Amino acid sequence: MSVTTRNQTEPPGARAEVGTGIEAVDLVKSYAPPAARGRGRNAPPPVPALRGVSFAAPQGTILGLLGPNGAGKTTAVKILTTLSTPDSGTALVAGIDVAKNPTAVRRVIGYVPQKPSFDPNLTGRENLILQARIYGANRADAGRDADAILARFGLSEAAGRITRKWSGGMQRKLDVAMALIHSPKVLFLDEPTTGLDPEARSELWTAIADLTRAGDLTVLLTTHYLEEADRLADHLVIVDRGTVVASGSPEQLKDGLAGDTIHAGVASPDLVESARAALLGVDGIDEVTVDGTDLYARAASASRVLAGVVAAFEAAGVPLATVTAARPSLEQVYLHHAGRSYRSAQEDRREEESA
Ligand SMILES: Nc1ncnc2c1ncn2[C@@H]1O[C@H](COP(=O)(O)OP(=O)(O)OP(=O)(O)O)[C@@H](O)[C@H]1O
Repeated sequence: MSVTTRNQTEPPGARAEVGTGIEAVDLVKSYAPPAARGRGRNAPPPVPALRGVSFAAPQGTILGLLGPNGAGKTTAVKILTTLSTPDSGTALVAGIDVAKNPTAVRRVIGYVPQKPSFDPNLTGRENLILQARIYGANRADAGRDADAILARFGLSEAAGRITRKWSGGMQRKLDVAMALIHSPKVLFLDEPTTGLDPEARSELWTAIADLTRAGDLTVLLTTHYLEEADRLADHLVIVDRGTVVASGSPEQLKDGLAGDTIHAGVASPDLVESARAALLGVDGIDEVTVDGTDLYARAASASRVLAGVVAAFEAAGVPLATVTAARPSLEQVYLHHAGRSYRSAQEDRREEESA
């Protein structure tokens, strides 16, 4: 596979300024290998999850941590929420060092893990009251706060029903509401819309987008959905195999890729090299990335080169299975920086997991 030059839009080690909601500097974390697989010389090496990851989010913004499965997103969130410690590196949440003062950090954060955290046998209101009481609210305040947050998330009507009977989308909103009941300064959402249908996902996106509009809440959202990251994040950090491959606002990242992408597909791997040579021979194409039997070329203007691409394939005797042109999207940003398409990164991961 040929890999395009990596060109980060921001130095990942850039220090944050005053008013920072989250700051992670050079986080490194490996997990012990599964004990059963071997000991001594035959023991497998540790599993690297983060290999020096840095990012920062100004207070009152949404930071998106985007990456395929296994990229290291949950590990970063676990460190920032004090559930795990890094092997090295530092992390500040609302200005507090997570390693030096984890108790203070826990007081100012809300955390929505991937798995639901509410009691399915209680009503929505009961769950929220219980949560508020855990954080020290008296009975009256807990009831008032629960009602206010139920209304804010459009859950007032369902408030008195057992949550086990709620829809997936409503349950997910309740998870977020519970994490917000004590008015945290920083909210962590770990893949909040995984498993939701498109309608419920879109509704939750609106609710999340509204969160930071009202005040100075900082949100860190992990996701493997490109569209979710594009729509919600003020600032995006793209991670792959435990490293930051690019960061910036979604617009900055897309604008950083001037021009268009031409996607040319061939039917079999033995045609790829000739296809690559054909593409590189077209006037106006200056960069080609290969991902399996898909080739992606960058050009200042697709309309000027498309006819040339078709002619070059014909002249080389390489049948084109597909050819399309597209404006830069986060898919192209990922491809450009990680050297493989987002789809194939997800597939690689699934294969690693089943091996
Ligand atoms: N408790 C653990 N023990 C061993 N390895 C782990 C553990 N947790 C995570 N890993 C490994 O660390 C790497 C990063 O995992 P992590 O869960 O942080 O990624 P992720 O980007 O959140 O992925 P996902 O979207 O699947 O949750 C992966 O290779 C994963 O298999």
